[in-house]
Order: sequence, then structure tokens, then C-alpha cells
Amino acid sequence: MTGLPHYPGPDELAASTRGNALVLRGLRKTYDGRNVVDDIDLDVPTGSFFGLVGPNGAGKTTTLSMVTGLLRPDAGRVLLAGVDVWQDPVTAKTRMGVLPDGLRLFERLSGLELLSYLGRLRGIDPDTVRSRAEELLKVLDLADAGTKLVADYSTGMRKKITLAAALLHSPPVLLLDEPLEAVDPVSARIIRTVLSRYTAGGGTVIFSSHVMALVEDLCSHVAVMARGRIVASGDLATVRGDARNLDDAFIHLIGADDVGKGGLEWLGSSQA
Ligand SMILES: Nc1ncnc2c1ncn2[C@@H]1O[C@H](COP(=O)(O)OP(=O)(O)OP(=O)(O)O)[C@@H](O)[C@H]1O
Repeated sequence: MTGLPHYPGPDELAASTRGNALVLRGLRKTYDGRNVVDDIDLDVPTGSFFGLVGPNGAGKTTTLSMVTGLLRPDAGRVLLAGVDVWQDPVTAKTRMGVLPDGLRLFERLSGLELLSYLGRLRGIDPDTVRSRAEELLKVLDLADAGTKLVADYSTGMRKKITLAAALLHSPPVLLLDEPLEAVDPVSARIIRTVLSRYTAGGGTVIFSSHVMALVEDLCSHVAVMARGRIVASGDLATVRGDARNLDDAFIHLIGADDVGKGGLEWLGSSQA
């Protein structure tokens, strides 16, 4: 055991992509001499609803950014639907739909114009783009807002139009950074229903979240990330183990059982 990361050969990599929508090997990002993503390995089974969970600063967004081709890794491989994201980024991007952290949209377009534009950029013929866009707007309860400028959309509407853009080209893998954060319960229900339909149809959803109850409710598989490392991963029951729920398992896995205990003895006492 050398402590060095394991870099697989081509045969080993080809074998591990079978049955997996996403394979990470030795993935690393270093900032200021610190590995914020620390040589991680991860397998995401095809057709799974996969939750990536971890405390603030664990490295989830950095990992997803390297997976989606937005941030160049310092080491390691990313294979998405069998394609190396950093060796063949153009093909890889045809196979993924992305809802990134910090939504940057074309604000002066309406929802329908935005989808039409993105559909054309993806090379989909105009009639197909139009019919898919209208159907997505309807299912996501945005039909009435289709002609409204994106600049005037609420947070929930922005998430939904970005999800529509991610689904437009019918990719096999969806990568979503905090898709339900700051979204009202009605929009959240719609997004969840659409994502469940997508996985039921064979698609793979990979999403990051802090909300354990949501992950427990939606996901078939989960990976727990802490301090740049994957500390547990697998199907939900395996990661939960003997804990009462995923929340308890998570707190234990990240070593935070005693956080918030101790001190503050003065709080609530009647003495000044
Ligand atoms: N461009 C950057 N330069 C320096 N440090 C960075 C940069 N981007 C991220 N980091 C650091 O990398 C670590 C991981 O950040 P990241 O945003 O990936 O975590 P996260 O798990 O997504 O957190 P959160 O749940 O709060 O969104 C943090 O300590 C963060 O401060």
C-alpha cells in the first residue's frame, strides 16, 4: 500500500464503464495547495437516481463542475455514458443535461425563445425543438410564462426552465446542482415528478443536495462527500446501514456527532 492514487489502465476503465452512467477515477482539484477534491473514485449505475451529499465546502460543486466539463481537473478521469469528458468534450456534452450552480441564463429571451435557441445550438431541427419546448413548458407548468422574459422569472421558474433546457436534447444523464434549493413546494413537486419519470424511462439523474430527507425519498443510490473525499457510496440501504435514517448516517459518516454539543451553559438560565 503506497498511499498513491490508483490510475487504472484502459481495459480496467472500459470494464468499469459497463453498467455505469458515470465513472470517476482519481479525480482531483487543488486550490492553494489543498486538494478540495482529493483523488476520488465513484461509480454511478445507469438508471439510478443518485444523490451526492456533503456538508458545505465538501467539494460537491467542484466535482460536478469537473464532471460537466466546466472545470478542468488537475488529475483523474471522468467517463460519462462511456465517453471521456476531458478527451472528447463535444461528444460527452451531447450525452448530458446540466443544471449548474448559479443559474446564468439569457435574461432578455422568453422561456420559449430560450429553449428554441438552445435547441438550435444543439442541432435539433426547428419543428422538433418547438414541439418538445411546448411540451416541456406545459409539463413544468410554465406554459403561461412561455412568452415572459426570463429576467422576470421567480427562482422556481428559473430552475424549471433550466431543467427544461437540460432535458430538451433527451440526454441519457442529467447532472443537477441543488435542483430544489429555494424552490416552493409546488414547483419542487413538479420537478421531482419530471425527474422520476426520466429515471423510470432509463435516464440517470445525479444531483447534489444538503437535504437528507429529499435524498432519502428520491434516491436509489447515494455518495457522501466530506473534506474532498467520498466517505461512503452505494445503494441507499447500504449507506444508511443501521442508522435510523440517512440524516443520522450522514452526521456519523462526516464525524459530526458531537457538533453543537457542549458550551452555551449560560443560555436559557435566568441569571444574567
Ligand atoms: N475557485 C476557487 N478557489 C479557491 N478555493 C475554491 C474555489 N472554488 C471552491 N473552492 C473551495 O473548495 C472547497 C469545495 O468547494 P465546493 O463549492 O465544491 O463545495 P460544496 O460541497 O459544493 O459546498 P456547498 O454545499 O457550500 O455548495 C471549499 O473549501 C471552497 O472554498
